[in-house]
Amino acid sequence: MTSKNKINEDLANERRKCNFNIEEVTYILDGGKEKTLQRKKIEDVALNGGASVDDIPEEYLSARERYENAIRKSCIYTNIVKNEVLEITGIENYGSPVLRRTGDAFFKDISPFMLHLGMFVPSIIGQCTAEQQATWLPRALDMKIIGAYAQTELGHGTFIRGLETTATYDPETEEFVLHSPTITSYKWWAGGLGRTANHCTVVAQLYTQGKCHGTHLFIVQIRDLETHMPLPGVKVGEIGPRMGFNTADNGFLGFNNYRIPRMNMMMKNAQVLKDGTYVKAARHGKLTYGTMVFVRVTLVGEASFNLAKAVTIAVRYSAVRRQSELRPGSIEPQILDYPTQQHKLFICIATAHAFQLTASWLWNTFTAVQAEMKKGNVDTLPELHALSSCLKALSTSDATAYIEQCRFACGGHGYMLSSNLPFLYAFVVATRTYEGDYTVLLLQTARFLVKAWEQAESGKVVTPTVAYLNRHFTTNGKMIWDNSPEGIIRVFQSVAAGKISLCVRSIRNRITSGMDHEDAWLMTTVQLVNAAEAHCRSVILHTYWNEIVRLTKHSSDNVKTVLNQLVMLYLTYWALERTGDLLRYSTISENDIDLLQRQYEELLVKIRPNAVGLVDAFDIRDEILQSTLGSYDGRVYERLMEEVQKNPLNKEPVDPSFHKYLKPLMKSKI
Ligand SMILES: CCCCCCCCCC/C=C\CCCCCC(=O)SCCNC(=O)CCNC(=O)[C@H](O)C(C)(C)COP(=O)(O)OP(=O)(O)OC[C@H]1O[C@@H](n2cnc3c(N)ncnc32)[C@H](O)[C@@H]1OP(=O)(O)O
Ligand SMILES: Cc1cc2nc3c(=O)[nH]c(=O)nc-3n(C[C@H](O)[C@H](O)[C@H](O)COP(=O)(O)OP(=O)(O)OC[C@H]3O[C@@H](n4cnc5c(N)ncnc54)[C@H](O)[C@@H]3O)c2cc1C
Repeated sequence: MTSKNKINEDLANERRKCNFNIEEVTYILDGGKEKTLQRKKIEDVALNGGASVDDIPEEYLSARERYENAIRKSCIYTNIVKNEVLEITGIENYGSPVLRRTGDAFFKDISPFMLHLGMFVPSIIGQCTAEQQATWLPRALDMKIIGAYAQTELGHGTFIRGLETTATYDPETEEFVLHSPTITSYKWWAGGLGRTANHCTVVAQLYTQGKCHGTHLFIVQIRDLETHMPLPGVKVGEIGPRMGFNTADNGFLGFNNYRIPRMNMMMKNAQVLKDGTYVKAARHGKLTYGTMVFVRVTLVGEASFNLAKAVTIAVRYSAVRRQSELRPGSIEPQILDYPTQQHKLFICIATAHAFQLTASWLWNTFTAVQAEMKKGNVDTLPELHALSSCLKALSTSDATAYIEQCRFACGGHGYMLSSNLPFLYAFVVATRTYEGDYTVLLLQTARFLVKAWEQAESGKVVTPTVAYLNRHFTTNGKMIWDNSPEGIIRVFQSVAAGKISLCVRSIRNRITSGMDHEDAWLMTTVQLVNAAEAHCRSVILHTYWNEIVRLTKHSSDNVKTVLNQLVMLYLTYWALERTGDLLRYSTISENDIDLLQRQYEELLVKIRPNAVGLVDAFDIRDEILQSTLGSYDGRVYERLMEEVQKNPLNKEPVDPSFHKYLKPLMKSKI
């Protein structure tokens, strides 16, 4: 074995200690053995040509070079996908999470094509008629046209109804006239729009026959396909440096009475006929928001995957890193042996599991709702919207906090860009804002919860995710504390019910004392966000536990044990985080809290020997991790030194600035 492929001895020891079958856990997380094998096959095809094709790491490049390099790699990756991977997966899997995952081997930051695949293509699939899909989809999938999703404007992101771009129908020419009437109506932020896209989905206020019908979606060509020049009437560019996303060429876009054919309105849910007659969406007023719901659903899996990457890096590094001494003269311990380090990291492993299983469950819910909607039934849409909103909010917010925790857990080296942790953080922190801000989405869930509360109060049976509200009206007093998993989940549901109840009471009291409904709601929004968070927490706890029980039914004993330890750690961790709520809404005592604390500390000890095995089970290839600290072989210090060799600043022993500036300064007299 050469030193290049030698495994660090501490990491090798950790793997010898691991007492469960790692592959079995990988299969569970991937959704079955077949899916794992398929993923591995795709990764082999996509990555074996050597994915990270950068001679100089992208962080050393200028903005121009970085963008060009990102386009170069996007094209390499797209060709691999088109020519080799889709042979295995079929075209319908173009945007699958596996391809998303494999793509990370090519980019530390973001591919300028991400929004094309993540939102432009889904908007064609979700918002176009079959005839329109036949026109646009094959060209988009084949990258003959490249798109972005331009919804947000300088003046409005959250409040979609406030968007100002107009699309006015002209029956004479059977065209829509797109116009940006104010500076605040300029589209702002759309990924891939600034330099890359030649088309985009534009969200604009639809006017026809002198009447505004609210926001609708349009497919708009913005650049010439041969010259890539912006078309007359289109003003487009890049918005400038930002925190992360620097290779995504986020753009701005304005229109000056720019005409597009009538059939470029996405007409699955509402139509404008040739004569200008508006035909309203028959089924539900918010179906034009469908692409956002789809992306929110996928973002829960994104949160899980990125957290899995961060904790893989931090746990492997913590097994390799030795620091301090416990007793004078004793060998320095691996930092993973410190309970405080375990406290930082094991919750991240458990959270990645919780989010992965919740993401799969949410995806199944999403596809079931889609199937119902195809039959014309939209009854389950409000629950899906409430669920996808709060799960997107919480998973992205928790993942952000825990990825930062993983970075802190790596000390100084966690700040190195080559660790990949700063990139992961910058990518994930944005997910808390884009596709619906954290607070705004929790308030959407709160609307649903208050309505569900009112239904339960009037004796109606409510939908499964809020069924605990029916129980709330049949039990008296505080929920009896019970330290079993089911008991902890029940208490969390009682906390949610209690908080929703307080919100309803506050709103009613405020109305009774003279406020109108809007003000009463507004004054209660701090509590409403809190209640929605509690509801979502209970959904995650419940789903994680249920899924582990279901998925480990036929697992080997050791896999069952370690996955149970993790889910118990998760439940105990959150119980301890929320002792205030538990004291308020359940019969938990001081003594019970002491027991919970002890249980938590014992779980850290039990999980410790399997920690490296657990992160190995995420099965994230080194090319995808792209981390000096987290590679499978644990050659942390060697990789940090190798990376230094790539630093252009080290190319010459003396920097030209010495002669230009430093030396004159040193020679100058005071
Ligand atoms: C290589 C392979 C790649 C594969 C790709 C996979 C990658 C995946 C990862 C990343 C992918 C993409 C990256 C994405 C980048 C970012 C892109 C963006 O950010 S795009 C812009 C997103 N913008 C937003 O999310 C805006 C947020 N705002 C809103 O959603 C809405 O305005 C609002 C919901 C906050 C309010 O809307 P409004 O119309 O004002 O509605 P009301 O509040 O009045 O509610 C009325 C009523 O409607 C219900 N409602 C609202 N929204 C929905 C919905 N979506 N579905 C169903 N129902 C909805 C709401 O609950 C109310 O109901 P009531 O019954 O009246 O209570
Ligand atoms: C990296 C990145 C990529 C993006 N990509 C795209 C893209 O491809 N396409 C696209 O169209 N957009 C994109 N966006 C825009 C993104 O969707 C919006 O920024 C996001 O939806 C938040 O809207 P906003 O910026 O208007 O925030 P604001 O709504 O102005 O939020 C500012 C503050 O106000 C609060 N607030 C706002 N409304 C309310 C309310 N009703 N109640 C209580 N509090 C409220 C928020 O909680 C927040 O604290 C991107 C953004 C980022 C950061």
